[in-house]
Amino acid sequence: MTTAAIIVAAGRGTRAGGDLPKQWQLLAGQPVVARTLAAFRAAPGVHRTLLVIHPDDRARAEALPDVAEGAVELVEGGASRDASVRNALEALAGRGVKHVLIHDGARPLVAQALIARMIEALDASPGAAPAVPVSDALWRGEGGRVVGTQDRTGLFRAQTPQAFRFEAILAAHRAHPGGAADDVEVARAAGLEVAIVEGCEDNLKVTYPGDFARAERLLTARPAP
Ligand SMILES: Nc1ccn([C@@H]2O[C@H](COP(=O)(O)OP(=O)(O)OP(=O)(O)O)[C@@H](O)[C@H]2O)c(=O)n1
Ligand SMILES: C[C@](O)(CO)[C@H](O)COP(=O)(O)O
Repeated sequence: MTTAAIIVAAGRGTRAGGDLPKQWQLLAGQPVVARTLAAFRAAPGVHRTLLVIHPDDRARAEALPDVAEGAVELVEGGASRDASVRNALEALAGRGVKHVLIHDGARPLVAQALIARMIEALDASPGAAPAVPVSDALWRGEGGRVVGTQDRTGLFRAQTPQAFRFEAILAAHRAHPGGAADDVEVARAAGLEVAIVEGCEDNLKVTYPGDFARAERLLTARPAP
């Protein structure tokens, strides 16, 4: 059973700031996306890895050892995350891929246990996605004031890798008009069942400037391999 990993890293990281898009900034001495790639390259259940890049980042991507050695295939992304995912799915079409994990390049702390859980979840469901529960009260705000509250019952904070049977998510993306926040939204629009899998608080998405230091603290707190 061929399982592919799609690592989406074609964004511009505007919320994170910095001289480079966030996925190319260093985290404890390595580019964020290099750490993300390493996690999937080390996962025994992942047989093929694609890295989705912005055309402006091609030279950086080609300098990554896994790419230079031909172990990771590059695909050019699109103007939105879902367009980037669609480009990668189309690049894999017709190549015998049965399962696919779709992961943010900006989530470098993904654990091996989570990757394994996502692969296993596809035995029982055409789609599966990791999430963590909402543990804070939720408000609606306008002009710096609370204007309402939101019941958090049944709400989850979505993470990646989001896992799917390949043909099902390819068809779902082909049928979707675009603009989805994640691949679960695309899958559900096509009527696909998506199982919720326990995520991990450490599986943060580097989004804002402070996330680099937070990720570095988590990284250095990890037990040595
Ligand atoms: N056109 C896009 C937009 C986003 N992504 C990727 O999707 C992941 C999640 O997106 P996000 O965190 O929003 O990244 P950016 O779009 O780069 O961030 P920002 O919105 O701050 O610009 C990131 O790894 C990003 O590189 C992508 O591959 N193609
Ligand atoms: C895909 C995702 O990481 C799931 O939480 C999230 O939707 C990405 O959102 P962003 O605004 O593109 O960072």
